[in-house]
Amino acid sequence: MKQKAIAFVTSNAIKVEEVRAILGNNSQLEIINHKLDLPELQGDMEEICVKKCQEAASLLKVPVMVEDTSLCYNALKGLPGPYIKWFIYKIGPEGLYNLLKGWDDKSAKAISTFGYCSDCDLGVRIFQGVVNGQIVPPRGPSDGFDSIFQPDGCSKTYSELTKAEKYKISHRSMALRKFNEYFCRKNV
Ligand SMILES: O=c1nc[nH]c2c1ncn2[C@H]1C[C@H](O)[C@@H](COP(=O)(O)OP(=O)(O)OP(=O)(O)O)O1
Ligand SMILES: [Mg+2]
Repeated sequence: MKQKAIAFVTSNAIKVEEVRAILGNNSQLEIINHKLDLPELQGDMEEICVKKCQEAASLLKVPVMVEDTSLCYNALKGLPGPYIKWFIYKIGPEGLYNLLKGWDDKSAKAISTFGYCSDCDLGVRIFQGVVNGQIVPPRGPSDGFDSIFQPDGCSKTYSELTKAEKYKISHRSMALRKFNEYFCRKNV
């Protein structure tokens, strides 16, 4: 039986689908989507996530979680990072690959940062998952940056993996595993 209901505040339906699939039926957590595109302040990825989570908690006044995804190019000292959404929107996967044309180092990190807040006064707990990989010419269906990100040790891009394969290794599943462990341990 599900023991704890958490409002996952996100405008992104794919995130909701992934979170439900990754947590699966065994989780004690019941994820209820609240579809809202929250304001995202500038800053590093943790700061953005904390502010987004506080905003969600003060609006809804129930336990909330939010997630922020970053794609960090090592050659560009971590950019686009949390601003990846606007890069995808403006220049697409091809443009994201071309950004590294002048660099030999094509390595990057896909990072998922979850924020959880049970009460506005109690602060925000952060859970992060990081996957190292390479930026490659687009392969597979275009969904966010999936077609240009090839995890290290894998011959396929995220786009070329089945959903189940991506869920097993992704930045989001690594962060969610920590999230789930926290709730199992604390039973909060
Ligand atoms: O696993 C992923 N694989 C490929 N692309 C991904 C992934 N996860 C997020 N993405 C895209 C969506 C958005 O263009 C940007 C992150 O921006 P981010 O602000 O975190 O997401 P969002 O605005 O779509 O939803 P939200 O309302 O939860 O902020 O990277
Ligand atoms: Mg967003």
